Amino acid sequence: MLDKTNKIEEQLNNKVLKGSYKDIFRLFKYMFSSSFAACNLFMSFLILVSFLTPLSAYLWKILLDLIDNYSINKSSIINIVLALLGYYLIIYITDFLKRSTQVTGETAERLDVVQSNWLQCHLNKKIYTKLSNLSIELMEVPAINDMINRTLNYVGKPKGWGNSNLQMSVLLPFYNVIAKIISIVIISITLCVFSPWLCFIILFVPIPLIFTQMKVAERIFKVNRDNTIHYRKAEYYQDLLLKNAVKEVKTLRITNFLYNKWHDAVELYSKKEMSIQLKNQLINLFNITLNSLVGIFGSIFAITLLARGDISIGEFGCVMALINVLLVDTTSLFNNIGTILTKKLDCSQFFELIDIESEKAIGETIEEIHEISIDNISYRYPNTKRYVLKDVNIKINKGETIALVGENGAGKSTFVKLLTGILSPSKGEIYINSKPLSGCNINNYYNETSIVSQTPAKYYTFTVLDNVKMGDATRISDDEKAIEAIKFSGFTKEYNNILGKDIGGGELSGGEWQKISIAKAYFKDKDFLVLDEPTSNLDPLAETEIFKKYMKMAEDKTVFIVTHRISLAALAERILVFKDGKIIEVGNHKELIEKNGEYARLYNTQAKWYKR
Ligand SMILES: Nc1ncnc2c1ncn2[C@@H]1O[C@H](COP(=O)(O)OP(=O)(O)OP(=O)(O)O)[C@@H](O)[C@H]1O
Repeated sequence: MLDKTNKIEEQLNNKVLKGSYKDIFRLFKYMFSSSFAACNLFMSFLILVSFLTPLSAYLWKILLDLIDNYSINKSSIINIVLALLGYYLIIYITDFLKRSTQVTGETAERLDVVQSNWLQCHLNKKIYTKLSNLSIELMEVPAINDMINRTLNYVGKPKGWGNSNLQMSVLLPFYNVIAKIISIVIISITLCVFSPWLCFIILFVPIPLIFTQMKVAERIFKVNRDNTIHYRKAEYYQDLLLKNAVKEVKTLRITNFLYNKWHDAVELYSKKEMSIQLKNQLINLFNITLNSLVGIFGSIFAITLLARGDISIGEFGCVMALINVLLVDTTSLFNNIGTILTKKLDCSQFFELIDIESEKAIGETIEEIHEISIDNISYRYPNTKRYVLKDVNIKINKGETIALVGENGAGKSTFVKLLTGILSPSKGEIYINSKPLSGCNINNYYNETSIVSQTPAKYYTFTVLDNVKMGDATRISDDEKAIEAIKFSGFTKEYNNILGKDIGGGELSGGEWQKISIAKAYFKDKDFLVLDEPTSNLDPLAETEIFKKYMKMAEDKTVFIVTHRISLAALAERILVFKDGKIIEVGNHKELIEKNGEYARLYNTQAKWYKR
């Protein structure tokens, strides 16, 4: 089905994630630039360790040779003490740097955790900015939520003390590769002086580790991606049981039913994870065996050199120390390279979200909305086939009050989303002052409209006053106007208390939240006002009172109101009656009653209830 919605679908669906090595470097650069100071500090520590380790082995050689020579009175005790002090000073500094940087060490001493926090701030800022620049329409598609979840899980730091997946799998391995290469080059040159063969065995035998490591990580990636849907389901059931529906679940006695659903989801991903872990253990055994064999061969080689008198006892000590370090470093280098290479899919997955085209805030600006012309628009939600709006035409002039009525699912909310630029038509065009909306600066258009939705956003941890001022971020310090708006909405409680039960603040009723939403729209004070069932949570008295105020506020504004209460719709100048995605009747209350069509049917049905 080719229409304008297709573009959105293409952005989300048509990618088979292949993964690219380029993305690994891109992500590393992205992270490095996100937290430049922290990344540099951390990497400097690791590089310093690479220099200090061979230096300590060299001092160890000097010390052993001095001790060996002492028995034949060739060296002084002062030199031995100095070499010993120097050796321990280097060990002391190395130990400090290692404990600060090695992820296998005690977490409490690690600098990477601190770095993780800095990195987190910078990366999250980039992701939040990206999300705020995506078209709102994308948020209607479940696939985007999966993508956002995956990216945030990958980048996100675990709650409390710890590192993010991203940091563990890309950033730290990258640092390690750089540091280990430096260390290996220095040690190899030193060992080559004693025996090039020794160097060769230790350097190249562990190469298969790269491949085994890649195999392990590829399997884990696939399982994680396949399991995303099960993780989400399990989390959703858990939220129902613990947060969102906890009271209703208790009264309906459906705890076991939901628990079983949660358990099924957990079982599905646990089985897959367990099977992967068993396979990975075999690979682990192979890696350890290979490592031990290389260590044994290296040591036998060094002992042979000593026995043949090719090296001194000090040199033997130095060689043994270097063999161990080289063994650890090469294994670590190959492991880290393996880890990085296997992360190409994860890295590409990160860019799946980052690379989605941002909505461009360009185009003509709209200073004032004089006329809106809806020209033959149809709409279907991305990834669905059915058009929920079909060939809708209507022209609206400034200052009109228009009510939208119709049964559930008729398409009223979708229509106002199109009207406010939240969605864009699959077919047809909306013209604002005769200019196509698709060519206008959408952010500017959002600025010119006020929306009161059925489910207003609730900003906890803020006061009521703050909530109202968020209606227009450009006037965030205008307390006077915000208080006036609160009064207008009929909200009578204290407006300076923090909201949010979870943080020890207050809570409001549904109707009170709706009044805040009304206050927000009043505070924003725009000429184009869209009210999507703005009074559905209000009691009848408050509803009538608020509606009268709306009418007063709407005197010189263009107002769209979606409502199921025909008595309210009757007050509008024009009423649009929706059915199955089409506007089937247009007129004022009197005209439509006389017509005796769908509107009259809705009106009479409601009237009957009141007359009982
Ligand atoms: N995000 C979405 N993805 C897919 N379909 C959707 C989405 N949102 C709404 N729909 C479908 O679009 C149709 C029109 O929904 P809409 O919310 O516009 O109706 P409405 O007239 O406002 O209904 P109500 O009076 O119940 O609020 C419905 O069939 C609904 O299932």
